[in-house]
This record gives sequence, C-alpha cells and structure tokens, in this order.
Amino acid sequence: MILILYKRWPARQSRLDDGDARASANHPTKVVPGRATFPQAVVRWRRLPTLNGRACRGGVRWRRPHSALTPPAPCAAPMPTSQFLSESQAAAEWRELIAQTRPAARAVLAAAADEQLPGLADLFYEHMLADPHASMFISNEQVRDRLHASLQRWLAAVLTAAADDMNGLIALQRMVGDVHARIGIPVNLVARATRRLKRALYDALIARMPPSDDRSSALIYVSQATDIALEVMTASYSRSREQSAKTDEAYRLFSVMQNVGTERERQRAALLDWENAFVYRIAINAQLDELQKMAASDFGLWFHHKGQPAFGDSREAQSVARLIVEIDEAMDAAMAAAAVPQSVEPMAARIALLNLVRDAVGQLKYLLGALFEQIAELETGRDALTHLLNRRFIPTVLRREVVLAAQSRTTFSVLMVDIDHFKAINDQYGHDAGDLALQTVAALLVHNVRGSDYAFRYGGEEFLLVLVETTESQARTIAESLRKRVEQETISSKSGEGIKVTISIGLAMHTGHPDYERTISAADEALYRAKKNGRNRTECAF
Ligand SMILES: Nc1nc2c(ncn2[C@@H]2O[C@H](COP(=O)(O)OP(=O)(O)OP(=O)(O)O)[C@@H](O)[C@H]2O)c(=O)[nH]1
Repeated sequence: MILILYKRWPARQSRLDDGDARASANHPTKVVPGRATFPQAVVRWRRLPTLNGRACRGGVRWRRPHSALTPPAPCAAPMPTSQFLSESQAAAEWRELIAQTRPAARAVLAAAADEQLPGLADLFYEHMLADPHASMFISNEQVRDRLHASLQRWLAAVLTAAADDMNGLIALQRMVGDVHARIGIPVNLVARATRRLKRALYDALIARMPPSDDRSSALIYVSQATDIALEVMTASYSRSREQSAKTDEAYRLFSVMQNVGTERERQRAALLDWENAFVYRIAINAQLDELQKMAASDFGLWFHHKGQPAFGDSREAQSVARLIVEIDEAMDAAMAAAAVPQSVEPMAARIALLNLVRDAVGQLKYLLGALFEQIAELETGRDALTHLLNRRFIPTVLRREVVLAAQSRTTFSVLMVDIDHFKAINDQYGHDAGDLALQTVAALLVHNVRGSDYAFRYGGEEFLLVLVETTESQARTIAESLRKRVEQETISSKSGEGIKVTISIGLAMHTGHPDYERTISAADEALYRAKKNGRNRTECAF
C-alpha cells in the first residue's frame, strides 16, 4: 500500500455547538423545491462514524461528506459484487483467522510489528520508487515525510488486528483502496510491493521463531491477513476507478460534445416516424411481417451504434435497450400467432400488439428525454443557475492539477467559499432574491480570478475555487480581495431593496500530497473556523 492515510481528524466541535441548525440530524438542510440544489448539498454536514477511535479521537465529528464529490452516479452500473469478497465476508474471514491464530503467534506478531516496521516500510517504498509509474506520484520527500509512517500504521493495524476492531479495520482497507484510486496507483503495483513485504515478514518470523506450530500459525496469519486486506482494498479501488473513469469520460464528452439539441430532435422524430408507420400498417390491416422491426429502424440503429455508447451503461439506457427487444419480440410473437390458422382472433392479437407497442414507445420517449437531458447537462458541464462548473468535475480537474503541480514544481490553492447567513436572505427577500445573490456572488468570484483558475458551485450557497500556480501569500491576497469585493456589492432585489451579502472563505494549499481530497478537507476545516470565528473572513489551513 502506498498508504496515504488521512491524518487523525482534529477533534473539533460540532457545528451544533454554535447553534447551527443545519448540523443537526433533526434539522436537515432544507431543499428548495424546483431550485438548482445539489443532491450532495442536502446532506451537507453529517456525523461520520469513527474508525474505532483511531481515525477520529474525538469520537464523532461533523463534516461535509467529501466522498460525495465523486457523485454516486445513478447511472453507474454497480460493480458485480460476486467478483469481490464482500466486506462482511472479509470481516468474518478475518475474525475467524484471528480466532484460529495461536496466542503465542499473535504475541510474536505484535513484537515483530513493534520492531520491524520501519525496515519493512523502507523495503516497501524502495520497491515502489523503483517503479517509474509510482515514482511519478510519490516523491522521496513525501515518502519520508508522510507515507512511511502511514504504511507502518497500516501494517501494525493488520498484524495486531483485534476481532472487535473489525469494522474499523475493514474501513481502513477500503479507504486505502479509495486513496490509491484517486491518486492513480495501479493495484498490481500495490500487490507486487505487498508480496515483497510478506516475504520480508516471513523471513523475520522464521529468524525469530524455531520451527513450531506457533511459527506456522504466525506465518499463516501474515499470509491470510494481508490477502484479505488487499482484496478489500482492491474491491474499493476498482469501484472508485470505475467511477472516476466515468467522470473523466463525462468531462471529455463535455469538452467535445456538439449538437446535442439537434440529435435529440432527430431521434425523437425517428421514434415518432417508426410509431406512425407501425400504427398505419396495423390500421390498414397490413401483413404483420411487413412491419419494420424496432431494432432495424432508424431509431433502433442509432441507439445501438451511437446512443448506447454515448449514454453509457445507465439504467435508462438499459431500459431503452430492453424495450426495443421487447417490442421486437412482441412483433415476432404476434406474427407467429397469426401464422397458426384459427389460433387467435387476428384482430384481438393486433390490438394487443398495438397496445403493447404504444405503451413501450411512450416509455421510450420518456427515457430518451431523460437521457438527452443528462447529456445536455454534460454538454454545458455547468450549473444552470450560476453557470459555474459542475462539482462533479472537481476530481477530474484536481487530479490533473496535482500532476501539473508536480511536473512544474508549483502549487495551487483551494478556496472553499460560503455565503454567510444565506438562509436569512432567502427568508427575508424570497428565493428569487436568493438566486440572484448566488448568481451575483458566482459572477464576482469568476471575474475576479484569472482565466486559468477554476470556479465550481460546490453546494447550495457554497463554491470551490482552484487557483492554479499560486503561492500562499498570493492565495491569501486573492481570497481577501474576493471577500472584500463581495462585501462591497449591493444586490438589488425585485422590490428595489438593496441586499448586502458577505462570504466566509477557507483557504488551503496543495502541499504536494497526491491526494487532492486532503486539500479540500483542509479548506473545509478552515471554512468551518471562518464561520465559527464570526464569518465574513478568511481562514487559512496553514
Ligand atoms: N435561493 C436559493 N437558495 C438555496 C439554493 N440552494 C440552497 N439554498 C438555501 O441556502 C440556505 C443555506 O442555509 P444554511 O446552510 O443554514 O447556511 P447559512 O444560512 O448561509 O448560514 P452560514 O453558512 O452558517 O452562514 C438554505 O436555506 C437552502 O435552502 C438555491 O439554489 N437558491
């Protein structure tokens, strides 16, 4: 494992402490019906479970669910779970392994964990850094500063795992897999380096223990426990990679897709043409075998060759494919029935077919509309209200910026911006005024950063800015100038009232760590402090 683990979360007070209703599970953030809200923004601050006190000493903490950054695409085909051991199976297997491991073997493993870890971590990273692909992501300095200690913590957790600690242990493996996926460390490389690690551990145990049942038990534990850990990691790595591949692809489509509107009209018309021809032939009592199959129609061909690849493996696309097959099968069945003399009353069979086809085509029209709507959103790739970039592209952009920063030896900053007391603006002036405030702040943000920077709508009244190639002091200056610029603005409501808004900003620098989520988390923590310390201010994570 490259093991870029998260630092222990600082035990911080919950947003409940400052009387913030949105932090309360009993007071979930309101969603404005029919408004440009984000599904992710609905659950903005939530209680995260602890990793058995390891990852979160404070017991619980409140934070925005960053994992939602890579949105749970409703369209994503789930990873076939049978390919991977499920986490509960893995936990059960691990518990059983612990129960079967002899106490003396466990004691030796714990001692080995204590003594051997630094050497083992050296060996692991030596191997990793020899690989040109991995070394692109992990500089020696980073390994020394952060990753070395993370790997040691992981190895200690695996070697000294306790049965009652299983949820945390499994969650740890899942998190490592996710982090590897975000950074782009290939799973085969991790598996290879882990083999080296295992080999070294075997050697250490063999040197430490004479041949005995205890030694065998310790060796079996090392072998099986690392395998289970790796399997959980790999499953979560694969899911994350699949998801990010979809988002990258969406970004690519967003960049290159043209004429979605024209295509939508063309295919709607093709579907209608087919339906009209079908109804006409039924009406004139034409032979059923003269009817064109849906799969062979203009629409069917287009969907098979172009639509399906463009829409991906979404549920809607799968439903379209299924309906096309169902229509054609119903036509085959009706033809077969008509061919058998006196088997069915011919008119009844035709009417049954007509009803089925009309119903299926109705569904197809609806599904087609939904699919094109999704693609149209991709085409713009922008939030409809503010015209800022859609937050789903944050991982794609930040992954690239991490690589560019490493190549050019520069850094970038992340600003988490949140409008203060925005709910009060909605309440006092109405949601139209709230929308106008959002648009105004968004425009001010975009127009007061460089063209090379990125501005995303992150949640309801929250924005994320990425300032490329900026130093700490430049980022601080830009953040403050944005804050002041918004403070100076007066927004005119429809009723002519002047609305004043302020923003709070959390600022974090990319530190060279390849996991961009760390930077977002740091900016998020800083924003939390800015809110807590009075709002209309910038707080830095450094
Ligand atoms: N008008 C409008 N309101 C929105 C939109 N999206 C979210 N909101 C509202 O934004 C408000 C955010 O309120 P809170 O999360 O309590 O935050 P706040 O009032 O800004 O308080 P602080 O952030 O703590 O200063 C909620 O009332 C949401 O309903 C939108 O697209 N348009």
